[in-house]
Amino acid sequence: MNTGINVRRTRIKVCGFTREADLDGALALGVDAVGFVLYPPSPRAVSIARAAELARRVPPFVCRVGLFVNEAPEVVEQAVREAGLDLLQFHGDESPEYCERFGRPWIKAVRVRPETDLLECARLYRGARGLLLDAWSEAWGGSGKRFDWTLIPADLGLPLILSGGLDPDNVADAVANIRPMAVDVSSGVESGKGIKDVARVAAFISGVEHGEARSAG
Ligand SMILES: O=C(O)c1ccccc1N[C@@H]1O[C@H](COP(=O)(O)O)[C@@H](O)[C@H]1O
Repeated sequence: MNTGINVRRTRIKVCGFTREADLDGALALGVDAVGFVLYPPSPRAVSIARAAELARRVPPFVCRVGLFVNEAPEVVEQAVREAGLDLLQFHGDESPEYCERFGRPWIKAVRVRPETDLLECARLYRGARGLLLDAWSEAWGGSGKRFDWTLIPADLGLPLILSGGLDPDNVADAVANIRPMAVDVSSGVESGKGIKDVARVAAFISGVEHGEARSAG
């Protein structure tokens, strides 16, 4: 299994919440982690104050993830302080030293293209709680694009979080074939940028479960 650790089931993160109703709906469906995009150019961006407001709705044992792209350290520190983030997701060109400096658990996103050396990335970011693999895009992320999953090494050496263009129709294949520790989705469960469609979140969860059943059978 391409995880680095044993997990009971594939964890599910939904990223890019901007509205209470969407967040409450996803939480009621039992997602494991919810992401707030603290990257101002994103159409899903929320302010630190808004992330804090939304994060207060999240019950214990569900992970609140803050997503940053090449952000000034003072801003990350302020977000950690004010929004009660459990995990930091660095989606830019951040160095391992930068990622470590906040004293919080973190994951590192890598935008994958054929020339990406994923084993070297995993070695470089070995302090991460996991490596998040996303499709290459100029826009850093949230593109809804998939990448070639055959580029993923059989054993990455770090827990693998698969993302990039996942949706209710393709996530079963992803889980059955790649067996990631977790999947992360944004565009694939939206009806508009930053507007989550709770019915699509439910279909996505069901897709994950189907993929698990196929890989177990
Ligand atoms: O969601 C965004 O707007 C975003 C902006 C900048 C960097 C990352 C972003 N989102 C992350 O991108 C991946 C893939 O998203 P998608 O499912 O393909 O839309 C995911 O990890 C999001 O957390």
